[in-house]
Amino acid sequence: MSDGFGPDNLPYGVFTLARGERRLGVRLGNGVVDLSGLGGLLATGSLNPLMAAGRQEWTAAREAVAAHVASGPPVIPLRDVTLHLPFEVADYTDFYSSEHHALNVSAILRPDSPGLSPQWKHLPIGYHGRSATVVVSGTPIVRPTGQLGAGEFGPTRRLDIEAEVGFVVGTPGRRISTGEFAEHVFGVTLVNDWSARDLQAWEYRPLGPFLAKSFATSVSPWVVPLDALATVPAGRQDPEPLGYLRPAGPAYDLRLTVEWNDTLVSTPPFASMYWTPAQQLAHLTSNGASVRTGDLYASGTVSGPGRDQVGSFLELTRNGTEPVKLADGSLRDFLENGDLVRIGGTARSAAGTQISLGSVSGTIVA
Ligand SMILES: O=C(O)/C=C/C(=O)CC(=O)CC(=O)O
Ligand SMILES: [Ca+2]
Ligand SMILES: [Mg+2]
Repeated sequence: MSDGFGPDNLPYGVFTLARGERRLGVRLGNGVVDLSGLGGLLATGSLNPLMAAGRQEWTAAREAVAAHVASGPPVIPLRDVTLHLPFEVADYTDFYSSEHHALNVSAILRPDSPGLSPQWKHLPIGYHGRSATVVVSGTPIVRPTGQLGAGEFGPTRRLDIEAEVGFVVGTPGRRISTGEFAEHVFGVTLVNDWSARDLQAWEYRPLGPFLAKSFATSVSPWVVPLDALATVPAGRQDPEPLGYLRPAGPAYDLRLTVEWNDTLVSTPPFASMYWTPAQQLAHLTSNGASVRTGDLYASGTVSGPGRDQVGSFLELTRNGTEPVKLADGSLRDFLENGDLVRIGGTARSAAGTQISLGSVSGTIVA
């Protein structure tokens, strides 16, 4: 786990020592470097004031942090700290931007009319989620209850994950063009959008996900600054999107991993997403709606073309009809109580090295 947390990365997090106050830190190897002694926006115990300050301040802070790290500061072992939500979440939006995922889900759930919905390649589809239930990695996930169908209320029997990449808004804005993406987005965090498929199937047509996804969304304790990441060209889009969605902006070659009780079950490739994060932000604000500091928008489930590249267990097990065998020999369709899911990720850094995005994990409890 210490791999990929060198000076090319320096993701921000918020930590406490036993009974201490919250402090801002960066991950270095298997530990945390305390930034509170650097003063200014780094001494507030929260990432939000720095995120609100804008790109010039982000660059200056990253330079100051890099110089501090190079000076050989104390590194507090991870086992001695408690990690908290790395930023105060304002609004939370979730997109649906993997074509592979959309096609898989459609074929599995709607075999009579498989395919993309008519608007899918014209706009990045999304829905507004519940920011109050965004929790930090390691928080136990209580199995949600709800309506499973007509006249039936109880604990979900189809508890699932969605492996996603989250983008954290720093500078507020509205009508943000794709070219302004890097002026507004501070960084990237891993997201697990836990989903109760039975609640979802019953509640979501025609208005979309509601209680099936609002009970919990987990994020990594680390926000990797956009500046740390190498970009790659975005993929081709056909039909050409409307002007406000052009140019597509940068894409990122992030490679995710999904572990189910320590068995690696999937490796979703973020580079295969259809809509870019710049297009998602442009669309989100295209009606005049504002975004503010701490807004989190997630990419949507990341699924690649391969069966071993899917970002949900709905896809991995074909809606439970083809269970997967874990390393201990047990078979799984959906999540059982006591199951642990960990989503990890790696990226190419702007310096050309491989860096880690950390991980987001959660254990299911009754
Ligand atoms: O197509 C459907 O019926 C359902 C799709 C999802 O549940 C996916 C979703 O919430 C958005 C995403 O993460 O891609
Ligand atoms: Ca989702
Ligand atoms: Mg969720």
